Amino acid sequence: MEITLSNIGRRFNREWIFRNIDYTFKAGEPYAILGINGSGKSTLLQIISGALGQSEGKIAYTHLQKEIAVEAIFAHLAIAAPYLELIEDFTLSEVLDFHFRFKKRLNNISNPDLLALLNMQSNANKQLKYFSSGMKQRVKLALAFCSDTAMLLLDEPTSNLDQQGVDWYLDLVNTFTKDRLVLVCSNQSHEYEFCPNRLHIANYK
Ligand SMILES: Nc1ncnc2c1ncn2[C@@H]1O[C@H](COP(=O)(O)OP(=O)(O)OP(=O)(O)O)[C@@H](O)[C@H]1O
Repeated sequence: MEITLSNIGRRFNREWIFRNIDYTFKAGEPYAILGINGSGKSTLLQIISGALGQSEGKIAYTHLQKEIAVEAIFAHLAIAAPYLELIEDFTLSEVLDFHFRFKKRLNNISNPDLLALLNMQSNANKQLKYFSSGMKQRVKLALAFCSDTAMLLLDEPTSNLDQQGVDWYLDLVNTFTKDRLVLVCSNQSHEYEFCPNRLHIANYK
């Protein structure tokens, strides 16, 4: 998977959030998208995911030597972000079943293996609305990391996680990101220290 941004800019009403982003993301090496609160990290991630249009410029996706239209890119990505909510009335088992009706399981990981990965075997039949914020964040991360997609998009991946949760997230990074294109939006160094490539939104104001 390769994504090329050419002269990408986005404005809301008359305010430009960023402009003139020329950048290429390639699978295999993780990338961090960095900037202060409100700088436009999530906006850029949503443009890359195809959920939001850019105001100017072009974005091109190539996977296995084939160009992919932005309308079809959702099939190639998994995303965990604070603004993407889980279905709270579902039990954890139902959330897993529902998610994997739409995404392929990475390495055919089973529900029992996912519950073990989450250390939530005893919560399998509990509705998500009774989960703590940190537990929900772990579920979001497990679903994204364990989906068999070429692209893995993570926005503030350790929000609501305690130190144990942060270590668990870093274990997921080591185990489930091989050969994938990983993008992390963050302003906390422990979330993106493993990313050698860094795009600073402040450079595109
Ligand atoms: N739908 C919208 N309409 C108008 N302005 C918006 C909209 N969405 C985002 N913005 C503005 O765009 C700017 C960038 O927001 P964005 O959420 O991308 O920042 P961020 O870097 O992800 O912030 P944070 O670190 O707080 O998550 C902010 O000034 C925000 O108010």
